[in-house]
Amino acid sequence: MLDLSTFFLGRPLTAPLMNASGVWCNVNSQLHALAESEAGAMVTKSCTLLRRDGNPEPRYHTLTMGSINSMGLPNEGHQYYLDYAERHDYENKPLFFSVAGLTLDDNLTIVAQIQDAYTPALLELNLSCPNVPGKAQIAYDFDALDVILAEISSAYSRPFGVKLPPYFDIAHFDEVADILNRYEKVNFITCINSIGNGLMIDMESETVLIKPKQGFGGIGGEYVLPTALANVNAFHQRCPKKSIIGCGGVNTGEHVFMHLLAGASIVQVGTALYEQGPDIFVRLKAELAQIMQEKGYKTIREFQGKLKTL
Ligand SMILES: O=C1NC(=O)NC(C(=O)O)N1
Repeated sequence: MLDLSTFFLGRPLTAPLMNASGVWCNVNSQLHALAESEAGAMVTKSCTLLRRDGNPEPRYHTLTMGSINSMGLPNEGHQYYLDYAERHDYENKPLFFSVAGLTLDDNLTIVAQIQDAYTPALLELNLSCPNVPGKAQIAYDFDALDVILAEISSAYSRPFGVKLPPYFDIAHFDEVADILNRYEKVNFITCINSIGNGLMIDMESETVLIKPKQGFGGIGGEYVLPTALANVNAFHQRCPKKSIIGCGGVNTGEHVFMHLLAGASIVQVGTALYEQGPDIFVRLKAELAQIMQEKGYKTIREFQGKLKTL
């Protein structure tokens, strides 16, 4: 098969594919399955300081072209994932460590412990969970975004990344990129988290599909592909010194190719992974290789970020 290998912040990956945080990465058995999968990298579930049950069920529902979720950050607490990070085989594949502290102090406490653990894992700071009742998404509050990046940058000595929500206004791409570009330690940007607070309806029972927040939840899957590609390309253009990780709407090799063309260095898979399991990476690699073969590309680098305009 074609060479799908790539590099990310100096780390080799066998393929530009990984899970999206929150999917197949909550507990050790899932993390082990990802470590054994064909994914080129992997990320842990966004952790909070302490263990959380998350929102009441039903809190996830499959839709015709994706999913709606209001998990509410269920996770085993940050120490559980630090313990996993200590056991992870970094020669096998890079590990990203997702953090979604409920307060700035919680984020600083967790990050200080990652700092002290000297783990090779890469920090992905989740600033975009839409599903904790009463908690706004940090990355939609531009002043709060600036403050947290300043605080984390001074508390953490290594490069890190941020997981952003989708933006829908060019002026917002400009403003957020300006903020991110002030922080050289922000080495990567993961776009996008789910499109927050969607609503879907069951026609037969005339009710919403999930219990939390009167049925409002994050939308994922193929519905969000155009928005994900736009955010990947917008920040790729505006943040030339940072790497972009694409996330959103990926279910085929074509979708992976589009994210890479738009500027992503790695492509994350969420809803489709949730539905199909880690074997999906075998199919996505084969489909991507097939597309590259048909187009005459031998390596990812030949087309990565090379989206043309009219
Ligand atoms: O950042 C998140 N995005 C989502 O779509 N869901 C999860 C969650 O609700 O835990 N978190």
